[in-house]
Amino acid sequence: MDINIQKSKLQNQQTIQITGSKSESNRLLLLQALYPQISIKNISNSDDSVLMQKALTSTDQLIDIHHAGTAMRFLTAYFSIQKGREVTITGSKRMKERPIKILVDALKTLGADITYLENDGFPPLKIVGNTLNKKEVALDANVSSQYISALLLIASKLENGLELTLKGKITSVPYINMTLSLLNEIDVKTSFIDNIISVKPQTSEIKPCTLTVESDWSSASYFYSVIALSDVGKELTIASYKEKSLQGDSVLATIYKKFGVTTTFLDDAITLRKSSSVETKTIIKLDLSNAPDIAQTIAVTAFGLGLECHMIGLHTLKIKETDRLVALKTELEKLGAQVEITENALHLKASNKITTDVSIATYNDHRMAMAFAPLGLKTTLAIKNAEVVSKSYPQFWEDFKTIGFSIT
Ligand SMILES: O=C(O)C1=C[C@@H](OP(=O)(O)O)[C@@H](O)[C@H](O)C1
Ligand SMILES: C=C(OP(=O)(O)O)C(=O)O
Repeated sequence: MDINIQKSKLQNQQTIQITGSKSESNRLLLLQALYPQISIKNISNSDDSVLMQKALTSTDQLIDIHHAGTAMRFLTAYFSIQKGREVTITGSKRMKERPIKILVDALKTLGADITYLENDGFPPLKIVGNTLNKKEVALDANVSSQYISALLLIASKLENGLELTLKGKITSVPYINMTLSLLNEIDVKTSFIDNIISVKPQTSEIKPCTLTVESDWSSASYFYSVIALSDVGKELTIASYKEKSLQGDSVLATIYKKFGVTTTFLDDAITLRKSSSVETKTIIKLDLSNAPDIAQTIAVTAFGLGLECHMIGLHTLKIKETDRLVALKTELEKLGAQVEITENALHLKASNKITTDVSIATYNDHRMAMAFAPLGLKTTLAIKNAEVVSKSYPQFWEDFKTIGFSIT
């Protein structure tokens, strides 16, 4: 489904309810499969969380996880400890290009039985569940934090717990801290000192508990962008958010001050307000190694405002749903931007023109579709395969219509 966005105007003072965090949901679903005493509220309705839930409850031998990277990594760890069960876990064409060797090597060191069915280092995998009784393992921490979270999520069910040594510069750190915080919330004991993370084995049953997932901050980024591209005085309220978040992408509240957006924390929601205009000579400089999922949104906001933008710490973008650095350069340049990319950085030149009637390709990447949509406040554009948004935010287009976007 391709859609057209006519040049639109934001309806002031709407309230939008956003679905639960995909990252928190996928962690809690796995923990719930290990500890059925856990109840979850405000779970994400994203495709990736639905697929995660299905995979955890299915008795099939073949598990197809489509584009869900987090689910692929977390389930590889989960099935490694399902003694007596044999599964094949596969995914989309892109999933078969997303590396998983670092995690598989670590699990094998701990005693897991995993075989590559096509290319070494990549899904699909055959996993025969086992008791893992080794405790110590070291792994490279600079490629994806999902490998680390996957190991931590099963750690309390290992015979001797886990002692993980992280090698190199640690990427996407808030996601590791989110995993540790959720473990702590269910009373699993952990420590993270220097580059060593330890998790104690859980010897007694955990107490019944209900955990409420905060709404998804990466999804909030598209509304930050909308407000940044709107006139001074425009406001939107989005729920349910809190000031003390487990999600690293809550750094949006700080980052978007650079774009003149202020955030007010209410009881269970946030109000975003365009408080001031931004001088055209402003240069946006960011290291996003702790918040990679908001890079596309920020690049498009900066372009929409005609600002120069320099982002580093983007190395993980190359192995996500698509090579996001290449995709951003290609699509922004269609709109008239000048973009330079390296292996881990993106540099956008200041510009004051946006080409109209451009059709944005989305490369099976939900964030390409959602990041470019706010430009509908500045120009008329089309988004190809707009249904991709369901990977993390199925209600996205409805919500954009509600706030005033003219979408056909
Ligand atoms: O653990 C998680 O929930 C995630 C970790 C991040 O991945 P990397 O650690 O690979 O950057 C992030 O990009 C992804 O969307 C979700
Ligand atoms: C990278 C993402 O997801 P995953 O790695 O789970 O596919 C994302 O949602 O931006």
